[in-house]
Amino acid sequence: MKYIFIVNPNSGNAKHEITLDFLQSKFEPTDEIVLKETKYQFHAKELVKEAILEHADIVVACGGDGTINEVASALVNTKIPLGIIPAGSGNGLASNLAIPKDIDKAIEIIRTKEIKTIDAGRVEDNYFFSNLGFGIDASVIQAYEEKQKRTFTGYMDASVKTLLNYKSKLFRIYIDGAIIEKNFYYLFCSNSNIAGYGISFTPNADLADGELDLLMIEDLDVFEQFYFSVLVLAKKIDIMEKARYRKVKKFSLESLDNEPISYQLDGEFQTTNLLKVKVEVVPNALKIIY
Ligand SMILES: Nc1ncnc2c1ncn2[C@@H]1O[C@H](COP(=O)(O)OP(=O)(O)OP(=O)(O)O)[C@@H](O)[C@H]1O
Repeated sequence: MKYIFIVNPNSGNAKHEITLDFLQSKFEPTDEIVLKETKYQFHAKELVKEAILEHADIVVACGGDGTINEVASALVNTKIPLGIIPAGSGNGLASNLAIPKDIDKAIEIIRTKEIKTIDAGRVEDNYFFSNLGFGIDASVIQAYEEKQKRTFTGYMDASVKTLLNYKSKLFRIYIDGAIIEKNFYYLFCSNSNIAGYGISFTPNADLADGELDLLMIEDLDVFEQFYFSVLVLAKKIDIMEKARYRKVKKFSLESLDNEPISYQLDGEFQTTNLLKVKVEVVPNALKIIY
């Protein structure tokens, strides 16, 4: 078997040390192991294209959700399965798949577990495997990316600072033949049931149900924001009156503030020059070992 490992040496504050010698010691002498390190954002996508040309049997992403997103996106619609060694800070997708951060255990899963198929979400031309967030969720990730250290404390700090200053945005959502026009505080679309750091906004999401889970939360005052935070921790957001939670195959989102739409995609902040974006599920998009 030819395993090609794509490693982000800077993920998760670079505490991991994955070397070729280490990886070779974990596989059979007959296995061919190749290690490719990412050097910049989106480099992982180029490395996967090389891996496909080099006839990889399995491509393994070693990094956080951003690296996993890049590797997985380049494997969509190929027959090559993705393996994951979670080495990030949030590790949302790996948590949903029950792939532990312990490198030995993650490698054991790659060596012994089955190849399964999961859905992906797509916003315009970009895939997501874990989640996609607009409104305050995108702003929190933008503030988090500006921090030197990507840690849970950094994430909470970015969340609180963003919460205190955030003004909700006017959106129009086209969904299942209906139009919803509201000031939305939070719009979160998830394929996976864990967002990162063990936090779940969509506990009913299923990676392979052919649908995405959409959480829409209207404008909240300070007390409601506090209540929202408590319900997130209790995994009970669906009981909040201003929250709408539904499973969808596709929807479009239009900004009515005349501000181009920005979002977070698997934990990475992205800007666009678009006032309207289309989101849809891509069923059975990715082969993955877990
Ligand atoms: N050598 C590198 N130097 C700087 N950035 C890199 C490098 N390689 C990859 N990147 C980019 O760093 C970003 C973050 O990577 P990644 O998601 O793996 O780690 P993380 O942010 O620590 O983890 P998580 O997403 O789970 O919080 C990605 O956009 C990725 O493309």
